[in-house]
Amino acid sequence: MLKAEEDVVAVQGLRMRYGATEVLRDVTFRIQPGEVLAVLGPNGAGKTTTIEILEGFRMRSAGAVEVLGVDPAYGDEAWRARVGVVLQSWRDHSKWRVRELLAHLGGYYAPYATAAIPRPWDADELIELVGLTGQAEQKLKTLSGGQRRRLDVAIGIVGRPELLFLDEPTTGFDPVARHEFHALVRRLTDELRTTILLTTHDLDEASKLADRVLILSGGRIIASGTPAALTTQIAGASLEDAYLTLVRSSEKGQDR
Ligand SMILES: Nc1ncnc2c1ncn2[C@@H]1O[C@H](COP(=O)(O)OP(=O)(O)OP(=O)(O)O)[C@@H](O)[C@H]1O
Repeated sequence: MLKAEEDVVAVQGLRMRYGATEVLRDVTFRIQPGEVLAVLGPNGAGKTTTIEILEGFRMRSAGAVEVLGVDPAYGDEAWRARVGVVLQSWRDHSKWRVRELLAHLGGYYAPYATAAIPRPWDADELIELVGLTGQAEQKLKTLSGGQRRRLDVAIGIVGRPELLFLDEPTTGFDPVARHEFHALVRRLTDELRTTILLTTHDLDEASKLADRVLILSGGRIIASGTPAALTTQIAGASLEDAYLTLVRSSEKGQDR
């Protein structure tokens, strides 16, 4: 059984099949409070599927999963209010304005405020935090791709989540937006102790943000550790070297 009292996320022997195809095989990992875990891996490795199972959006085929002490398949609204989600793409609410939407969505979290965690974020503070002050009155359909992604992040954190899932959060960001986003993630972890699970294809981003990385390939964890430890173990000059070595050798193994 899981001993998840101290873990924000505890996953043991997770398996997932789509029809006859097994896309997650015996995935086991934990995330500690305040930790940033980056899940890396090639296209189709199973990263989004893993996140969707942890978010409670997708039912797993087998294995034990606890998120904030609850099986996400049975998470209620109070549990959901403690979890923030930034999906790969939201394309909705096009006629809403930025401040209006954040104030509206934030309202859903108000009943779940606690003495320690005032919910939701004040809409204007949040807009400033994600760098959208100039766009507060704009309709969503008029935002650029990068501005829209900043809004996606604001939507994900409007309820001041204890655990935040970020699925490829900086896709489409220009270098300045990326830099600012990294500063935002650091604020969330340093000041608010938010625990974060992010997926990314940007290995530089993973090196900068993650306390620990986990590399998935073909639905299995092929490596995990701090970016520095992985780089040293694999004797590369960077996390990118280590990643390429590990993934190429794993893909050769899968071909056999
Ligand atoms: N709803 C679905 N039905 C059937 N197969 C699916 C479904 N969703 C994903 N898959 C398959 O499961 C595997 C894992 O997909 P997943 O989206 O989890 O990968 P990923 O690591 O997030 O990839 P990417 O980096 O491209 O986003 C892929 O082979 C994909 O084709």
